[in-house]
Amino acid sequence: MPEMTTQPAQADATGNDTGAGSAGQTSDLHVSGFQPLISPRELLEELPLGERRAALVRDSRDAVRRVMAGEDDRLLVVVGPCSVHDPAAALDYARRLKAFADDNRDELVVVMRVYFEKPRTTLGWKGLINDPGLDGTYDIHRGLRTARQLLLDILDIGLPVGCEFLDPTSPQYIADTVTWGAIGARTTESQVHRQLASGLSMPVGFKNATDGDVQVAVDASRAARSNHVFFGIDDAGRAAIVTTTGNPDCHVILRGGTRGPNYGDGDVADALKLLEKHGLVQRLVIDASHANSGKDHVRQAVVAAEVAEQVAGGQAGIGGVMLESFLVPGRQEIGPDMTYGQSVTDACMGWDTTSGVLDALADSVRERRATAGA
Ligand SMILES: O=C[C@H](O)[C@H](O)COP(=O)(O)O
Ligand SMILES: C=C(OP(=O)(O)O)C(=O)O
Repeated sequence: MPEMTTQPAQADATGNDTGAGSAGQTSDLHVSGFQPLISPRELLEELPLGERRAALVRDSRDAVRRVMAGEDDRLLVVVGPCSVHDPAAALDYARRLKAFADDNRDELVVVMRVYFEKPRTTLGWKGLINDPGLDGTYDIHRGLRTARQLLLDILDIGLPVGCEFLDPTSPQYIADTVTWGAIGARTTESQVHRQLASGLSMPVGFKNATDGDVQVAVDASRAARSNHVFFGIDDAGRAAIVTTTGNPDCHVILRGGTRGPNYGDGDVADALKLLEKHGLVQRLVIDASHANSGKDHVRQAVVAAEVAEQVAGGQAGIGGVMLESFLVPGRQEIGPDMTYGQSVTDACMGWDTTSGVLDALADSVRERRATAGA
């Protein structure tokens, strides 16, 4: 695949090529180049999923679907770094998490958060696919290959993965490996992302809006259940009209907002009522991070403990919990001499705190069962 950069086409009002910068040009005024991109099919052939990994993806998607439909009383736990910037550290984390997931498989469905695309409030590093060098070189081909290889390696460890889908084109390159997908707070209201979710093959969670509005996430779940026709690309990378049949496995994620956190029992009850009003399954995921923790990784453990209390008390509407966690607590700026296993985006809980939180969540499921059986 040639890595040639081409200039945007230049044409005058009669359609004649006039060369870059001519008067009369009305499009691509702020575009400085196009590069051919590897097609999804080429990447999937280069790094195939294979039947053994596909079986894990299928089985774990079904487990998540059953949990979020209320057919399985375990708790979905989506846990891992805010973003992946170092595949070696992500694999190190995955090995630890796998051992924990196995020990608690009767209580928890553990999905590793493996996020490659970061929606920024204003500007910042946009994730490993966009800029794998973390240095503004934007080697997207390397990013796609590194991301896909890491997803395959984590599946080889035996852990299912969860990703946020941000770019409407990128899922074609990785979605076959993904068990659970998220649409973020900044894009839940976007029709483009709702359409995208309507065609995804895995359960998808929609975050509430950054201002805390839960209705947009309910609306998104409803919209994504429906069929849609929209612009996209096919597996050969050609521009295509995409027709979807709708994704029945969508749910809401409470992540708090500018008005404050929304993980308390009153907030959960309100959100469940909203789901009921719209004929949706009364089951949701609570994100212990973001505006629910005020982005304070120490607070995350407190939030998770309060959520565990609700579960233990018999709240059947809580189907899952999201945690931002990495090997080393906190966060760091991108630069020379970075700390191994520490987040470069939002601050994360360290592994020691995480294992305690996961233990408490597993206990809460046992207590919920006891409460339900009493
Ligand atoms: O989870 C990640 C961040 O909260 C999100 O990408 C926004 O980050 P920013 O406000 O630092 O840009
Ligand atoms: C960006 C994220 O969250 P939110 O959309 O809730 O800000 C995230 O989970 O990485």
